[in-house]
Amino acid sequence: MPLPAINPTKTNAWKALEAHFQELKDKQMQDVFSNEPTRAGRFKIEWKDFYVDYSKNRITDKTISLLLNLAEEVGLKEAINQQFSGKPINQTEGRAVLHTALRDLNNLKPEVASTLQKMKGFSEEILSGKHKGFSGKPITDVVNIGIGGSHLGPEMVTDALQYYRNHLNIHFIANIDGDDVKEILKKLNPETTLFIVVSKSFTTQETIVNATVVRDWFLKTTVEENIQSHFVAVSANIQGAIDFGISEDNIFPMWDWVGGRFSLWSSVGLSICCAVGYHNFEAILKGASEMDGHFKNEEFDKNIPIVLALLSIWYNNFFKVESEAVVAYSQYLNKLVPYLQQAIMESNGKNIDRNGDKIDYQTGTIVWGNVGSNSQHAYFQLLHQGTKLIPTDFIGFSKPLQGNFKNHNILMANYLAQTEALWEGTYNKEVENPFKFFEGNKPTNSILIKKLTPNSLGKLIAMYEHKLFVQGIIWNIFSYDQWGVELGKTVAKGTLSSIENKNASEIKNSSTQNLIKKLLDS
Ligand SMILES: O=P(O)(O)OC[C@H]1O[C@](O)(CO)[C@@H](O)[C@@H]1O
Repeated sequence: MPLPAINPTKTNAWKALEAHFQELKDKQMQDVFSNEPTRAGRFKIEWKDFYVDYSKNRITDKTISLLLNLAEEVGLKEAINQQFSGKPINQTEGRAVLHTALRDLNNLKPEVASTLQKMKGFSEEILSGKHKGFSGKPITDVVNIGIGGSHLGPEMVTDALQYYRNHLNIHFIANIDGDDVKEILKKLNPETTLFIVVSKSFTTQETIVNATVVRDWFLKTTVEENIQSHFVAVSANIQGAIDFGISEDNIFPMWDWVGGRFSLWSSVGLSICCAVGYHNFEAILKGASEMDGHFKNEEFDKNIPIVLALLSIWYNNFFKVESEAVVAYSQYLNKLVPYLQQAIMESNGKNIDRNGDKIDYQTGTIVWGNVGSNSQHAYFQLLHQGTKLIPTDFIGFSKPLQGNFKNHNILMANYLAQTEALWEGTYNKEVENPFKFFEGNKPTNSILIKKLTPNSLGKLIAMYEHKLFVQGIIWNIFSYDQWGVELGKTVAKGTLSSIENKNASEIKNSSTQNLIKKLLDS
């Protein structure tokens, strides 16, 4: 059965939300906290080590109930069931979407279980020093060569879990920028470095070219046979990896039902296993699986990903905001936003609905941000006094990892103060001059988590995965394909051939043609 394909704007709930929006759109809502003593207790969800306060939003009980009606009317429950039961909901590619099956630890598919065992065994050999480089020395450095989903997840997680890291140095080669490749290679000794070539398709230009550059660099020091102890691959294209020169034993499989941007839970997470040990990788999977259970089974009004998705729809489609910020008050999460940008924008940046028709409402939130408190000294001015409304997720942790409570108290005081300042502004206060006036009324969600652990990180990532899925269902789009990135790849073939042949005559667009000439001239 295909996914329900309902135009959300034609639902009764949408129409009711439009009327309701007229009541709220210009309303300063600061008074709600004094008028409704139970507000903070009503608009919050407490689940395990997560406390999500969404009371500082421009909503009433009616807003939430209409948004919940919308979720019912578009068939969200049915869509969730279809995803978890492995129906081919990635319809434009004819594939199931089962990244959740990679972390369903009590019910693993046999091929997933055996791959996890292989990852465990391999990472333990690397970590214990049993696996030796060609000159007999243990591995000191691991390099993940991959891009997009084959890079952003592993890099974000290894950074986020820095506290749980062991002695291995982990590097990432993603960009086709040869200067970057060179800078990374400068730090490495071929005798003690392991390269993990990560590409689901094993055809991605950047990854294959970079892996070839790295292999050539490696072979300047040693002979071809030694590739086997220094290069492994993660791919769904086993033959592609074999053709590259990696032996079948050194290939960690993945499957077409795992999308690239949802693949850190698969063997794409091999560099994570090396960085933090398999037991911590398993804890990440367990955390994500707990969030899966919450998402699948909890009532919609107490369901964190669903409530966050509905709030986002409220701002995107009624207030017509175009972007959302995510600010984590933890330096460890400094790679979270780039990771979320791929997950959310590659998934929901679509303008054709599930019936194949052009969409005339907003989809695909622009996600941006950085860590707090740094962000306060950068772009927060615009959040407070700019002309745009930018709903923001504030992520914070109750406990620091290194025991520095003095700093942590200041960090969290800022985390709390910002949502309050954004909401309250200078409402009902005398200000000296108009420049010191703060309108307030700025929506935020506070996601307060006990501690940054592999488990809570798994939950947090899965929370955003499910949020984007819910939004895609409501927007009536296919979230799990990414045809939009293909066109650029095709055009790049033409521009590359012009550059290599030093001849731009085949290029139709005169601006591009001139640019190529200029590039070749200099
Ligand atoms: O793992 P692969 O096949 O090299 O693909 C890398 C990335 O390229 C994309 O297909 C498109 O940019 C992403 O979705 C994917 O994560």
